[in-house]
Amino acid sequence: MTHAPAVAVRATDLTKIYGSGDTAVRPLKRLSLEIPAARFTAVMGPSGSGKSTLMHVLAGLDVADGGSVVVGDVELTGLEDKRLTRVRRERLGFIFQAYNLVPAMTAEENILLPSRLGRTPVDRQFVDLVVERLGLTGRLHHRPFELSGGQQQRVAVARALVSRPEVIFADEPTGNLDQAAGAEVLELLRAAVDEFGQTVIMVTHDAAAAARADRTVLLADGQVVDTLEAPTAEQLAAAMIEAGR
Ligand SMILES: Nc1ncnc2c1ncn2[C@@H]1O[C@H](COP(=O)(O)OP(=O)(O)OP(=O)(O)O)[C@@H](O)[C@H]1O
Repeated sequence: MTHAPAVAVRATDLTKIYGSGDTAVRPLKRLSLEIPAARFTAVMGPSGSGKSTLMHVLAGLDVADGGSVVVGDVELTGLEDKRLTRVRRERLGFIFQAYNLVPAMTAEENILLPSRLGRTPVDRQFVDLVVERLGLTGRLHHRPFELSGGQQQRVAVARALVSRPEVIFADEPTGNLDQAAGAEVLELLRAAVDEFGQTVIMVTHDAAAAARADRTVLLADGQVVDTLEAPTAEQLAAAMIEAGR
């Protein structure tokens, strides 16, 4: 007997509007999608198609003007601030373009912050492994301003991984990295899914990066236009050209 896969994040009829009247921008237009649990989903689409807005709304960092978001068994829509913060802290991890590192804290303090805030025990061995794999071992006592953009991005990746959140949201996590560092980040995101059963949702412009995911959701003009299961980089590149028409 086959079971439908569990859903980690369900978005229904999401609408987002910036501004009003003639100049209003609608990055999400009644967008619905399901992100299966314990799988790696990539999100691709032309510039301005709503990818970052979608990620922020799914992760509870921004509020939609219509529709609903359910993470696991929790409806985020209309959730009171304190509870929303708790859900984010205890269940979600974030790797965003502006790395959002705390400037006054060292790399190590930044990496351990979610575990401290969520009062979850720190698995030191796992932290060391992630830090080593990301090439950050010699950088742990540096503050963000003493690190390169790529190193800051890797600190943000380590921070999202070490407390082993149920769902990891990553917006262009390899965008600022050279090929080797980017491959290592993708490897770690794969391991989060394959070894620890976490759910990963990653926005990327890079078809080769998306090909490391299990499936890719294509957005165009604020809506889902296609979902490809285990596509090759070539198929994704072709689908992106199609979506941009
Ligand atoms: N805070 C904001 N105020 C006004 N408009 C916004 C705001 N944030 C995003 N937009 C607009 O919403 C649309 C979608 O933006 P979004 O960043 O979600 O797209 P994207 O697909 O992530 O783009 P990119 O690939 O270039 O990062 C764009 O037209 C953008 O200009």
